[in-house]
Amino acid sequence: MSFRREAHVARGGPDGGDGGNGGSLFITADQNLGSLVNLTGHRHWKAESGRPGEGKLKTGKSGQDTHIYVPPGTIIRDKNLGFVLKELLHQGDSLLIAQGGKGGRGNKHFATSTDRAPRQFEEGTPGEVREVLLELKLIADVGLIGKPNAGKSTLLSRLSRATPEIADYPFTTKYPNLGAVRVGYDHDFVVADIPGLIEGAHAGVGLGHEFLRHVQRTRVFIHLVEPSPMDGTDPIENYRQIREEMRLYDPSLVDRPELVVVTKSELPDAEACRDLLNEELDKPVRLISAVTGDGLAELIKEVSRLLREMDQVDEFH
Ligand SMILES: Nc1nc2c(ncn2[C@@H]2O[C@H](COP(=O)(O)OP(=O)(O)OP(=O)(O)O)[C@@H](O)[C@H]2O)c(=O)[nH]1
Ligand SMILES: [Mg+2]
Repeated sequence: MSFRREAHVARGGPDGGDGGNGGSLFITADQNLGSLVNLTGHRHWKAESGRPGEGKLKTGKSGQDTHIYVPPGTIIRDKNLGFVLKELLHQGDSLLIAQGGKGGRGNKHFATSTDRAPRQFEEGTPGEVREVLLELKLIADVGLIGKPNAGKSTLLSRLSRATPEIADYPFTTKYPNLGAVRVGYDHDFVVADIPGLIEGAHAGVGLGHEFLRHVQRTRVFIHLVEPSPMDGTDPIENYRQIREEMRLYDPSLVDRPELVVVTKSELPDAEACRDLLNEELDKPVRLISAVTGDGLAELIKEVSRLLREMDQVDEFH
């Protein structure tokens, strides 16, 4: 995606004051946004021009600055130079992309002892123009991963106030969704619902790259396994496949803490699936239902405990 931006500056008006400065253009992080989707289709931005100078030596009004809002985690690159200008990591982080031009000087500056009312004035300078590329790597405490249709979006909608699209077909989620999960009075964590991953995702199959880059900045994974997939695939095989795709994409991903969860616990095969996975992986596997609420309170507690533990380790280092 590229953004061009121009800000022209008004010139000083005849018999008037100076022209106003042109507005500048900023890109600013807003944590209420979960994706760059709101920018698609809009490629050129222009901040407001300064107004011409007015009579009685009045300086023209400066143009308003324009902010383009993006989610925290957005990387801004200069399109022509190729390097990263800034990563907007936190709420309110901002980068000046293009400075507005300076207003021109009005007639008064050209007055002399012989010419008290000159018609002469100066043009304002044009604003900067810059093309940038935006890339988003979401920052979240927890990433929900799994095959398409595993119930990731349903779980996010149940745990937070996010309202992702949910449907009984694969690839319902095309862009990650974020939601904050409240734990007690003063603590919350952010969960990202990542679009479903399939075999070959590490090589770009099914927009795999597009989806996998979002898991890079999550601290903990909840790996959701559907007990009886509609496509007849084996749940344990599905689990392994997702792990393998992550490993091939970035080997460090499989070392990150992962909670394995069998979803849709009210379905007949769910318990058996949990037991089998338990045995295969030799680690605890949880059973939940985002529909009945079964196991959700325990899951939240466990995630919260894990995150706190990691905070302590981070402080220690
Ligand atoms: N019975 C039951 N159905 C569920 C549960 N959770 C999700 N579903 C159903 O499973 C289907 C898929 O749910 P989604 O939440 O859209 O799945 P997803 O993992 O986000 O799917 P993608 O976005 O396509 O990757 C929907 O029909 C949900 O209603 C559950 O706990 N129990
Ligand atoms: Mg989904």
